Amino acid sequence: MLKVLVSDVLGDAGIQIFRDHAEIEVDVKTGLAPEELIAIIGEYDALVIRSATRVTEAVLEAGKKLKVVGRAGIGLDNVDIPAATKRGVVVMNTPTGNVVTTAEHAIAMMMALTRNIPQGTLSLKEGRWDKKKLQGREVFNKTLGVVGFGKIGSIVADRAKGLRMKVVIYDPFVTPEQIQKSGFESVSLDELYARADYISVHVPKLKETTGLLNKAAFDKMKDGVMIVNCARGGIVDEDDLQDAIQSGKVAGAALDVFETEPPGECRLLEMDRLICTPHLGASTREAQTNVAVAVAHQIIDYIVDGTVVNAVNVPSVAGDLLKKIGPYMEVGDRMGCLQAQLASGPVKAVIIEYTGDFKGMDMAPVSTAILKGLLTPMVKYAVNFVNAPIVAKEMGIKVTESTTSEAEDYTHLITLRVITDAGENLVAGTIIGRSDLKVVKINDFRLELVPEGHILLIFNQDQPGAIGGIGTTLGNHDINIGRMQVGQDKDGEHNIIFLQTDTPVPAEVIETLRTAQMVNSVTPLEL
Ligand SMILES: NC(=O)C1=CN([C@@H]2O[C@H](COP(=O)(O)OP(=O)(O)OC[C@H]3O[C@@H](n4cnc5c(N)ncnc54)[C@H](O)[C@@H]3O)[C@@H](O)[C@H]2O)C=CC1
Ligand SMILES: O=C(O)CCC(=O)C(=O)O
Repeated sequence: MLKVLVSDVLGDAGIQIFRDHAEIEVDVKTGLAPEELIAIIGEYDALVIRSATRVTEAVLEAGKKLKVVGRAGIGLDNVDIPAATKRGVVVMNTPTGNVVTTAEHAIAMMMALTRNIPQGTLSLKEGRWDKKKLQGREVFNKTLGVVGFGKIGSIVADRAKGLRMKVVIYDPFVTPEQIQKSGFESVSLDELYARADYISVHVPKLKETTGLLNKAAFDKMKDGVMIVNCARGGIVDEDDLQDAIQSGKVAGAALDVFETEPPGECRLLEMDRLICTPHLGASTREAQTNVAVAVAHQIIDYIVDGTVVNAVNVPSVAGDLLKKIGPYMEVGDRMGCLQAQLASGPVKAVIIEYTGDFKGMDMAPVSTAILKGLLTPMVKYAVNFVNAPIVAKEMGIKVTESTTSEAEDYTHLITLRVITDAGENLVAGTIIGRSDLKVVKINDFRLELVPEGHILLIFNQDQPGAIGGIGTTLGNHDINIGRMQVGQDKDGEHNIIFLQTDTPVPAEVIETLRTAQMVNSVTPLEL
């Protein structure tokens, strides 16, 4: 039997799907303390969560049998995704089941805020008739600034259009043409701040979006702006928001989400001009049924059949295809990462060639893995299998793929050319045996490099003593060489040396090597 642990409240329809499956045994244990979860997670093949459970590195480490973490909902900021990927645990969410519900909540919050509905309710319940004090505003003809034009932001924009609001959008990853095609105006963030009467944020919580709405941002906004956050706590800085409400710069804010949940005692909550809900954005019967059913099917598809759907750390491919192309995805990712470190200047084009017996294999996930590997070191935000092609497009990188069955030296060969203003680099890779990753060509040099760990890429003159000198310098600094690969160019005058070291090579040692005789260049690589 495959064991599934549901550690947050999940819609009954989802639990029933697990119960009805002959190969699944499901336990529902909500409200576990972190140490309680760590103590039991070792028994389970799958973990189903919403926003309360924190899936930390320690939880993943204890989850020796764990294959998948499924989020009944969207936000995955409570899951340590890199730690999961490192351990081969698939992380999936249900990206569409609650988006209408959450967008409706954002609109409801905006209306409640602008018409003082919570304050009016409270005043009546406390025996007051605060009619004059609680005069509101119309939203008709006002400008709504939507930050993040993804699934939820785009629905909010659409619903606001129905309220006859003017809507301006800021989303650096969606082209202005796409935004215009949907009937909205694409603006810069500063312009949005300058024009909006209401601002609603719908971005994921990332390093770049944490504190996005802070003092500096409030200073650029219109006096009397109203803020809605139904995305994630901390995207709007709570201390700065409090100051901005206090000063009157911000006329009011509606928060569904908090930096710490529950927020406990905090001065922000005591402010009259702040209305709030306890992370209710996705809490409708419809949405909870949608996400519970979706996550149950997705988990079963994966642990029973190996089919991956809606994963954020591996592409969505059927289990049998994943088995075949998994190693090629891995080598593609490393080749991309290697190219990123070889490239100088912005990448203009990427050419991917699959040569050999790739018949019947859909190589699109491998191309995505290549882009993910290439773009990850180049951009500040997280690139994953879902957004890699979009990020490449946004960066203006032209991606071309081709497949030919005429194998040369290897039965399967992936060749990756990356073109920048400085020229072109070529890296070719393959799989030896079932899953040994090898880079077999870099520009004119043939080699068999295992693309992993700390590597020094050295170009030198092919003369006696050149390699010995490099070894001695590293030895003098107590750096152990794990593996070494030497390639020779066509005319035999230059070498390319790949030194894999047990520890990273400090910058001063690299400088010493760069000035050594017969060494042309030294580039440290991390793969
Ligand atoms: N309150 C609640 O109960 C719920 C909250 N959420 C949250 O809502 C948010 C939006 O979710 P979705 O629309 O499904 O996500 P999505 O991934 O469909 O859209 C996010 C959009 O933000 C954009 N973006 C990323 N970084 C940006 C930046 N720095 N500036 C402007 N735009 C940026 C992306 O390009 C994308 O278009 C997430 O934070 C999610 O966790 C989702 C469901 C329920
Ligand atoms: O599960 C919930 O109630 C919260 C939903 C949410 O925040 C999400 O899906 O990102």
